[in-house]
Amino acid sequence: MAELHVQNVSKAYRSRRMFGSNSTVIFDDLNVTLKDASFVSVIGPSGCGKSTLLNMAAGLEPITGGDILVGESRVRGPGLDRGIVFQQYALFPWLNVIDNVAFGLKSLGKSKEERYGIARRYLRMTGLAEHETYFPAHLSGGMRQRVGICRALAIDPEVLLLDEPFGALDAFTRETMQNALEEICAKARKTVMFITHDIREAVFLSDRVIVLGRAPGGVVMDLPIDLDRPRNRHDREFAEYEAILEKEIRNQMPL
Ligand SMILES: Nc1ncnc2c1ncn2[C@@H]1O[C@H](COP(=O)(O)OP(=O)(O)OP(=O)(O)O)[C@@H](O)[C@H]1O
Repeated sequence: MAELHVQNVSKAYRSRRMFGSNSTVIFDDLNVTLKDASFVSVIGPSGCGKSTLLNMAAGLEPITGGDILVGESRVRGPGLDRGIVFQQYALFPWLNVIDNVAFGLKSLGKSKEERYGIARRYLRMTGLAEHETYFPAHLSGGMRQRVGICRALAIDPEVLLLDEPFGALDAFTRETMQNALEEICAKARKTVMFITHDIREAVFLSDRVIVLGRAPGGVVMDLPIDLDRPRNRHDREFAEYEAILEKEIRNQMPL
């Protein structure tokens, strides 16, 4: 567990043009803090910089200014203190389920027995124990995504960064995965940044939902979701949170 601090971060992308180069500012002074073991969703209109924020926190995208800290240490690149899950599962097709999950543990110097022990713990947690010898090509989308989540958790990162992990799944599988993720996060107590387009998903899973405005808008709403867990998607109060967020996101849509 650790806090994630995004402090006074600016980000501009340079694009080459026929006559010189141009710079697009995505963030000019972004400040976000994720408290220990909190689940924070980031939502907002297309192009507002959600993936950019996650990639900067992952150390995959350089920041133009400011600081990103995990606990006390400054993010300088990818690291084992952060587990990442993308919408596209990014599993190694030539490795079976257990070897995919155990992969990152090799660099932590764990023996094969330890690696498999840890991997099996997460596979059991996500209902995949029976499938450890399967290859990714023989799994459904939801199963592949569970393997991706297991792999991110197996290295026991301080922070989990998820970029629309359920975006490619059908509605039913998506709800099942949301329920599973909620359970996993309650057990594993990780600090989570979760990017989504789906307001219901955000309200169901999050302690807080951050809305980003049209770039370079930064944070336009920071809404704590004060509902008991597990949450009922059909509650009146649940619907009220959905309505608040929907209104704010509509305000941020290009005219
Ligand atoms: N490598 C890059 N080079 C130049 N511009 C980029 C690059 N990556 C993203 N951008 C631009 O930065 C802006 C934010 O992109 P980003 O992918 O972070 O948005 P997003 O909120 O995740 O969008 P979506 O909801 O559509 O996935 C967009 O205008 C995009 O075109």
